[in-house]
Amino acid sequence: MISFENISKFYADGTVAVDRLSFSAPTGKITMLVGPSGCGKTTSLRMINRLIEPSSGSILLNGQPTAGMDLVKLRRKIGYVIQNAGLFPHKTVQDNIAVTALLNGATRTAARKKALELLELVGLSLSMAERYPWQLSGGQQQRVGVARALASDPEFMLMDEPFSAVDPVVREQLQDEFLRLQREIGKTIIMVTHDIDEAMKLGDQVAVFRPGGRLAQVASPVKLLNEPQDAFVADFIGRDRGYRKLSFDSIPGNISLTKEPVIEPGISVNAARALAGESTWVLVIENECPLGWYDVTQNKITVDAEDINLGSTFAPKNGTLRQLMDAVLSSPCQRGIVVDEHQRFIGTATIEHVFSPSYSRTVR
Ligand SMILES: Nc1ncnc2c1ncn2[C@@H]1O[C@H](COP(=O)(O)OP(=O)(O)OP(=O)(O)O)[C@@H](O)[C@H]1O
Repeated sequence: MISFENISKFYADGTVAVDRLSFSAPTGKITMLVGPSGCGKTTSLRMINRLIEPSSGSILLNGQPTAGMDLVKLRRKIGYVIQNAGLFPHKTVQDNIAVTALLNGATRTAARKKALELLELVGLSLSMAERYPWQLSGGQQQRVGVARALASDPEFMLMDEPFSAVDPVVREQLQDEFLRLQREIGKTIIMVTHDIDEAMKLGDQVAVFRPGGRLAQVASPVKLLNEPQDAFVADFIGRDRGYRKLSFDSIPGNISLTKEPVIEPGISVNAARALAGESTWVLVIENECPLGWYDVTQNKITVDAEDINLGSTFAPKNGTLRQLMDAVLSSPCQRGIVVDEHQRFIGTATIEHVFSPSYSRTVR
């Protein structure tokens, strides 16, 4: 557990960056810090690993004040991930990850071996190991940043806007993978974000800051939505509240999805057109898993992989109505693809499925 006890930070110019902050981040859970720009989120985070020293108050790690701790030992307990990953440009991916273990005294061979394990853990293929950061996408770099922070197997993770520098589709994927990873590793995590949707999606609890470095409310996402402390919190989290609430509504087990005709890459476009019937779009699958939609009006002979529209996100059948809506909206034909736990195609849904009043909504 990470506890803030009456923590303040003042700067010489009179700025009050953080004002008497008290709250705890529970063990094994994700706590999100969110609030308007300049309200002290990053300062609060950086006071935990003492990149910034508090002006007054205490921060405790499992009951132990950080103030008296040896800085090296303190930082060894804490993984730190920042925006843009902060990778060393002249080192390979493997060596970037290995750095942390080397600093902690591992041999070069052991550190490099550990780096490969972590690469897999964060969902990157081993073929990336010898690449340099500039040869990776923004999302891949961010995963390497997470792998590097995990290399010393820290008990605590501090993450400062780790997903904000990538486009919305990649951000969504990174968030989903991050939640999967956290189910495996169960770290005590504090993450700063600007994005209230991200806070509500990832947080077991969300700390809402108000201007002047003060804490407005800390509570679970559902509680924040249902019982905001005051008008500031209600307004801050309340924008598009209905849409946001979909994140807490499960896709109903009795949803009747539409069975789609499906094709595999390589078949003739004529055959694809026949299967598509009235529709312009037909779904392409491979090994039962969806790849994307194919526009059968294309002037082509065969269905080639590079002509498939790959932009759609897929909703897991046990997912949320928000995921279902994102799947619908990201489909070029507004037919949202639903998959099972093995990523196999089950059926499609439309926007009517998302807003059907007949579903009994379950709040998770
Ligand atoms: N070295 C400094 N000297 C004076 N003021 C500072 C210093 N560092 C930060 N501040 C101020 O402290 C306040 C809190 O900054 P902080 O970076 O923690 O906010 P934030 O909530 O993380 O903002 P953002 O969301 O924009 O990143 C801001 O008003 C900032 O200008």
